[in-house]
Amino acid sequence: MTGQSTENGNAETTEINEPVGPTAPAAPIRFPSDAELMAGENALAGIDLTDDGAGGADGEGPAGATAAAGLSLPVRPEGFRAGFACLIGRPNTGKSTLTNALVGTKVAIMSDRPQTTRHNVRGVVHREDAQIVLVDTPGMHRPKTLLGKRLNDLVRETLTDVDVIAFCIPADEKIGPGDRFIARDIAESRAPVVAVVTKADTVGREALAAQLLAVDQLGDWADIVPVSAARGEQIDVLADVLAGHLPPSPPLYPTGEITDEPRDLMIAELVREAALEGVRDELPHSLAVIVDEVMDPRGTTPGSLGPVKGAGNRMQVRVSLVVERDSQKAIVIGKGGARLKEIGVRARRGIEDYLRRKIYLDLHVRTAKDWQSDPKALAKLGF
Ligand SMILES: Nc1nc2c(ncn2[C@@H]2O[C@H](COP(=O)(O)OP(=O)(O)OP(=O)(O)O)[C@@H](O)[C@H]2O)c(=O)[nH]1
Repeated sequence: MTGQSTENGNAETTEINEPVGPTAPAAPIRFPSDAELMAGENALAGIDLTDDGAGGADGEGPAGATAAAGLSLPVRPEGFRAGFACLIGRPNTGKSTLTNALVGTKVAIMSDRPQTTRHNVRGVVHREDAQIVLVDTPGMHRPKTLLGKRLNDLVRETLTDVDVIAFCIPADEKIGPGDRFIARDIAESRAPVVAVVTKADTVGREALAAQLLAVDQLGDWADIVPVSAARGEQIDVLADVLAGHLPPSPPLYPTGEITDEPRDLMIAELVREAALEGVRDELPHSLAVIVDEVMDPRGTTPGSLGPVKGAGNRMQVRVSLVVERDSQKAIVIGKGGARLKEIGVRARRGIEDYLRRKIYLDLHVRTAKDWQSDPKALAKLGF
């Protein structure tokens, strides 16, 4: 059974004693060449910090060879690099948006609320010289519930297994205890860490320069890269830098593969995104989505409840929305079922786009009290 959930409570962290002392030599800050800079009002342009050239940090240039397209696992072109990169950072720091910008398609749920990414969502960045397998993680934070703790464990597990870590810190927020908590944690990791100053479009040049310096003081980074995923600025530079930290390796994924996230997780994310639309304040983080069944009438599904009358040849998708309280159930369902209907329409559109075929979507709302702190309920939901 597939399930997902969110962290309860907000992202506020209790004050943690640090701080990190002044660090050794500044990490190279990666800026685009003049040609790459976008015209017009660009916060990234014109900052007086010089670049030593975009590209791999270890001095080995890209081979310029082309990954053999069309083969299931292409042969390794000369100088090719491939490996795993993990985006980490406080909630709401732009990790999902950046993943999508790097991969070039929507793979992770986006939200203006913290804590919406609960799974390691992978996207594969295909380049001529490298293949970067991106692992997007849940926001790291001080755990308040059992779920929070398990999410952190998940992040740590991920960190032991990647080739490079991209630590996301937004340009428009002062570095706080949450960032320091993560900085300290990742200092122990084997992998090189690239500090990424996200949302660079939200501040002016001076503020961006100040943030870059503050980030530099925060830890020992292999590189520092300011980006704006919203405007698509510096995304290639970041991909260059990340690729430079990957080991020489043949491609790990067939060319063209965008995400290997299981289909059901993606369906659950789309339903969840639709369910939160417009009621994020009332339903903050107590909503879990479980895909109970996906049935293709053209094939046979063992244990299936059977085809739904009138669904025709459409794929049948049964999903449960699980909330903690009856009052939340009422919010999800709405007057006379109006909201649930809206959720269904929105979610169905998203799922049909994703599956590229018509579906029949069946949504159920149930209450499971305090599931976020109940180990049995969590296990049922897939945590
Ligand atoms: N202006 C601007 N906004 C951005 C940028 N990147 C992300 N955002 C916004 O910041 C908010 C959070 O972005 P997400 O990508 O969901 O952040 P996240 O770190 O994945 O969040 P969690 O899933 O909660 O960990 C959203 O409202 C985005 O639209 C950017 O480059 N510029």
